[in-house]
Formats: sequence, C-alpha cells, structure tokens
Amino acid sequence: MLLMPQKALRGSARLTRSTRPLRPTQKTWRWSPTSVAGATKQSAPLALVPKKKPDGPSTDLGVILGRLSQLALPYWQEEKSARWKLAGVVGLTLATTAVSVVFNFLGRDFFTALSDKDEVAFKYQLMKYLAGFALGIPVFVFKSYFQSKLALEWRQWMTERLLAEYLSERTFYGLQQSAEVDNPDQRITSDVATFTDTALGLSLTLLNAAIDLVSFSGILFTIYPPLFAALVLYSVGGTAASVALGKNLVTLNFNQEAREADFRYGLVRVRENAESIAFYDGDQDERALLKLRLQAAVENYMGLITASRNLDFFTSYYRYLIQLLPAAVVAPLFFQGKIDFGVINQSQSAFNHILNDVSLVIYQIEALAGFSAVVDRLGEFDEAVVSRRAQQQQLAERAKAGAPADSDVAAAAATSSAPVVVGGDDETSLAALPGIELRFQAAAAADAASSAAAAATAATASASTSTSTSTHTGSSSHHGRPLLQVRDLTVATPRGRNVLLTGLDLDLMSGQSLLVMGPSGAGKTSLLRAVAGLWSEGRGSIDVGAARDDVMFLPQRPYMVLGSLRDQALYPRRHTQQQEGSTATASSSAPASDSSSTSSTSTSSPAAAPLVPPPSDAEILSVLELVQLGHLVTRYAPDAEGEAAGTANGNGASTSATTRGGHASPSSLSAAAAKAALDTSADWASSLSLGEQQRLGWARLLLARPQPALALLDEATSALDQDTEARLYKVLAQSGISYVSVGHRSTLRDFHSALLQLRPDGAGGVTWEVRPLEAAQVAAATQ
Ligand SMILES: Nc1ncnc2c1ncn2[C@@H]1O[C@H](COP(=O)(O)OP(=O)(O)OP(=O)(O)O)[C@@H](O)[C@H]1O
Repeated sequence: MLLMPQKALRGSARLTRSTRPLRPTQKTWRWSPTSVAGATKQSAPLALVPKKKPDGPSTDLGVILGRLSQLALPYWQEEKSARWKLAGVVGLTLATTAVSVVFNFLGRDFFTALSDKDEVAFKYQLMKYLAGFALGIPVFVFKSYFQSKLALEWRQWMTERLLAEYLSERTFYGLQQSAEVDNPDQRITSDVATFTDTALGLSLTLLNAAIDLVSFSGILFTIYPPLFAALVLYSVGGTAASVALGKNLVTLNFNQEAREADFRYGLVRVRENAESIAFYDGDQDERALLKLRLQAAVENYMGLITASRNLDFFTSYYRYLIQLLPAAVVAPLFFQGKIDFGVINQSQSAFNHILNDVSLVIYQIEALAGFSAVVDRLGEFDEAVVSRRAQQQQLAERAKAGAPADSDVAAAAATSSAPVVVGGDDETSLAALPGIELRFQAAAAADAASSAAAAATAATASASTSTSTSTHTGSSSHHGRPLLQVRDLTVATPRGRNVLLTGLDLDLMSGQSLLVMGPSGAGKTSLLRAVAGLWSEGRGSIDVGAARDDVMFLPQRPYMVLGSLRDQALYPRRHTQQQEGSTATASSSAPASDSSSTSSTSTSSPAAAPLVPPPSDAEILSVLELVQLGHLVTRYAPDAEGEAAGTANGNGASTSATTRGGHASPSSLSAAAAKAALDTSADWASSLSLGEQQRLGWARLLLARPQPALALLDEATSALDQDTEARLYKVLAQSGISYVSVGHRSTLRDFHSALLQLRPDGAGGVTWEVRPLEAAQVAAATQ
C-alpha cells in the first residue's frame, strides 16, 4: 500500500457562524492565524471585507518625523564611508557660505570704489571680484555634484535594503494578498529616489541656512539693528501664514503619488495581458478604465496646482514686497554721510540672505509638502514590510513550539495500514483555528530522521493496526519517515473568511505520488498553497521530510522571467541559491550539528548544502528535447551566416531572435549555435504557447539542482495533449521525484499512486477521501 491514511472521518466541512466583526479594529493589520477570530459568515461577500487601503497621509508632525528618522538613520548608522562622504559635502556646504560672505564684502568694496570714482581702486576691486568668481564657482559646482552622488548612493543602498526585505520570506506575496499597501513598485522606485534626493538636499539647505543666518545676521546687525529686527518679525509672521496655507498640499501630494502609480499600473497590465485583451476586443474597456484613472490623477493635480496658485500669491507678495526695504531704511544713513555707497549694496545683500534663510519654510513649503507625502508613503511601506516579516518569525516560533515531528511519525504509524480515509465531518469554527503548523526538514537531517522514523514505524505498526477504522486490510510496504505528513489539516482562505477542507490526514512516502481531484473551487490549489507555506490560516500540521528548497511548485501558467531561454530553463537558480545559502548559513548562529531539528517555514538549506554546478548547455538541450521543446533551440539558433558572424566576433550570443522555423534536432547544431539560441532573449510569455510554457516548467523541474524531493504540480499539463502529458509523467516518475498533482483529467490517475478526492457536501462544505490507485497502472504507465 502506497498511501497511509490515519483516521476515518465522515461528513462535510461546515462553519460555525460567528457574529464577531469582520476584522480586528486595530489600525495595524494582523496576519497571524488568530485573526480568524475576527471573521464572520462564510459567504460574506468580498465587498464587505474592508480592503486595506492606505490610511491617507499623516499630517501629524510627530508621525512624519518618526517615519523620517526610521527611514533616514539606518544608512548613516550602518555605512561608515557614507558618514565620511557626508562630512565632505557638509564641508563644501560651509565653503559655499564662506564664498558668499566673501562676495558680500567684495561687493561692498567694489561699489564703494565705483561711487568714489577711484579708477585704480575700482580696477583692483574688479580683479579681486573676478578672482573670487574663478575660485568660488567650483566650490558651488562640486558641492552640487558630490551631493547628488551621495544621494544616489543612498538611494541604491536603501532600494537594495527594501528589495531584500520585500523579496524575502515571501513578503511580497503577503502584502499583495492583504492589499495592505498600494503600488509597492512605485514606492520602491520613485519614492525612494525622491526621498534620498530631497532628504539630503533639504538637510543641507537647512544647514546652509543656519550658517548663513548666523554669518549675515552679524553683518546686518552691525549695519543697522532695527532693520534686522523688522526682518525677523516679518519672516516669523510669514512662515506661520505659509504653513497654514500649505497644509492641504501634503494630502494632495500623497494622493497624487498614489493616483499616478495606479494609472501607470493600469498601462502595465495592458502590456502584460495584451493578447487576452486583444482576443476579448477589450480596447474600449481598457481605455475607459485608464481614462478613469487618468481623470483621478488629473483632478487631484488640478487641486494641487490650485492650492499652489493660492500659496504662490502669498509667497510672491511676501518675497517682493520687502525688496526695497533695506535700501529705503539705510539710505538716510548714506545721505547723512554715515555710511559709504557700498554699504547700501552690502546691507541689501545681507538682508536678502537672511530673508531667504528665515523664510526657508515659506519658499520650500511645496517641496516640504511633497516630501512629507513621500516620507509617509515610504514609512508606511517600510512598517508593513517589517511587520510582515515579524509575523513570519512569530509563525516560525510557533512551529518550533509545536509537537515534534518524530512523535507525529509514531502517531502516523499507529494507523498506517488504513488505505482509504474519508473525512470532513466536523464543524469548524473560524474562531477556533489557531493556524497551520508547517515544518520543513533540514536537508542534512532528512536521511537520519528517515531511518529513525523507519524504526519507530516498525515498532508501533503491529500494535496499532487494530485501532484503525479504515476499510483497508493490507499493510504498508513502506517504511521510514513520510515525505509529506498531513495531520488534522483544515485550510481556510486568507484572513479566515472561508474554510475549505477540514481534518485532512495523509502520508506520502518518498517515491509516491498523489493526485488531488475535485470540482472547481473545492480547494485543490489551496491545499498546495498550504503545503508550500503560502497560506497558513487553518489548523493542523504539515510536515515535509525535505528542506523547503527541495520542494518545487509548477503552476498552471508558469511564470516567464525576463531574460534568455537559458534563464527560463534554469529558473529559479537553485544551484546559485544553494551556494549563497551555504556561505550565509556557515556563519550563522544555527549549529550545523543540530541535524535532528525540524525547521520552520523560514528555514533554508543547511550549512552543509553541497555546491552544485549549474547544468551545462548539453544538459539543458537534452532536457529541452525530453520535454519536446527542442524546436525552440533550433528556432532561435542563428542561421548559417549569423552563426559565422557570431563565431567570428567571438560573441556567439544573439539577443535578437533569428527564426529558423524548422524542427531539426538541436543535436545537429554546433555548440556555438546552441549557446546563441540559449542566450536569446524574447518576450517569452507572449511568444510561447501555454503548452510550451508548461513544458518549460517541466524542464525547470528536471533541471533543478539539486534535484527536488517533492514537486507540487497544479494542473501543470492542462494545456497539453494526453500523449505529451503521459510522456512527461513517465519522465518525472523515472526521475525519482515524488509529486502531488492537481488535475481534472481522469487519465492522470494512471500516473499516481493515490487519489485525494474532494467533493462538495451540498451544504457549502467539502468532503474528502483518500484512496490508493492501482499500482499496476502506475507501473505500466512508467514503463
Ligand atoms: N486569495 C484568496 N482569498 C480568498 N479566497 C480565495 C483566494 N484564493 C482562492 N480563494 C477561494 O478559495 C476557494 C478554493 O480555491 P482553489 O484555487 O483552491 O480552488 P481549486 O479547487 O484549485 O479550483 P480550480 O479547479 O478552479 O483551480 C475558491 O472558492 C476561491 O474563490
């Protein structure tokens, strides 16, 4: 017997309806499985479920400053070289102020010499002025250059850090499922660029203003103290008024960012789904949708420019009204002969410097409003990413605190001889779902655990077969730890809105295969999602006797990466990850000797992971032929002349697809031509048929190094003819990879050792039944 069900259950999965509110009322979104307590009716329409939209911008200065420091500090704390570079830019900023002060005095002497009609002094002052220009201008230029360079380095660092968080622990998937933040792509790209550029620019402007203020205040105060006092009063009043007038700009800028991103995303979706839209003749619908999004962006922008216009009235009057003041105030002193003519110019210059410094908020209010919106959006994103990672870690802790896998193995052995199990009878309360415990095993531990489990199984099997309520009378011929062990598994949709299957128990031994069948929407893919760790809402446990990296998933529509044919065939580059993983984990705190411990969903390959070289071109070609994709290689190989040219220039690679169109075997190609074909880049998602994409998915599975222990196939042959499907399953069975398939075709039974059949119970729930399939069929099929 190939499959070892554990206990008999009958009936349907049914919900206990709860009158609790849909979601927790906390602002912070909770992902932990306990959030199901906040769920209500199974059939709650989606529209009732609050989709997490951005809360809108925060105009609370405390919140914005908190987010600003949270975003800005890490770079300067962690990068010592950046601190030195910043010191250099600050030094140049100080130098620009020094140059300005020098020019202030040069200007005074220049105009005094002019008014004195002293030609010799005038020429001398002119020379000094020109020398000042020659030396001073480079200071400004270099300050601007090094500031931009530093902002760019900061941007790169911050983007890489955000990418590392976003693209680890499947955080991107969780954020997308929860709709917690909108347009992460835009936040990672343009928001980060704006943030680093503006943060550095504004900080240095503030610093410059402070130094400028001190320097020129002294000058102006010396010339005429009442003028200085009038200026301070004028600017304080103006700043208060501009802050009040510019407050709504923060909201408008925040919304503008989001609406522009929505519009851009709409266009990206048209490009990505061009063929489907074209088949549907959906141009008009798409245009209408995009028009709506554009309209939203335009309306908001209209509000933005109107608010800017109102603010501009104020700032322009503010700026120009006061221009004549210094000359008017100081002129009587000149008429009385108390000051030289050059002092009028000097006071005008000092006055303008101070006015600019103390009016910084007024002049920069629009930039500050835009910056606040960016800080808010980025801070919100950063918090969401960090909180999701923390939730993943909590999950991992809980998995560690759960029952050890070995005791499960013993329990499994107690009923291991029952071949047919049906279930799904228990009423399942959404509030009572603590979350699925998913455990992967470290690869190095797999062998040891397998033999220990085999001993435990042998010791307990005979004593416990009498307790089985199963209809099966035979005994298992399989020993050792199951590759996949499912106990009392209940799977619910994210945020626990809907319970799919309940109480599932099954074991899959290494070398076995399971076919999951059932009507559309029954929860077949959801079961795979739970095994892969994408969904964790529910109850029960899943133990995988392999490392997480040793489980590979083949979706119905494989993801086509950007890149060459080789990139497609080798995706995901497990061999590279293994190498990086082993380097990383070698220095981690996890002891390599702890080989018996199970790992949580976040555990990757162990330190002892072998270095695996990537498959050679010859291997890739032979696997492509095996999955009947050899024609792709010949199609994209350069023709005779192209090949000669490629060889002549030592390149051999082609980036544009030169179509041969033939079906000659790739083995007839030269190594250079085959390499060029594998290096060809194209828009694979639109240039390959779905069946070809599915076969490419199979090629990835067969080329993965090290070879996966378990493959999860979700209707991975739905677009293929039955002969090709049979051929692929035979190759897979011969490869020694165990697999779980989801499919609808009855012919699939021929290639699996057991069947998990899901059926609707007529009351909105699902019943399940596990039964062995004829081993003879499988054997015949794999010959
Ligand atoms: N992200 C999600 N959030 C909420 N419900 C979901 C989500 N994804 C799927 N569902 C629901 O879960 C149920 C099971 O979906 P699943 O994809 O597992 O079905 P399936 O049996 O694989 O169907 P099919 O044969 O059509 O692929 C469906 O009712 C589906 O609408």
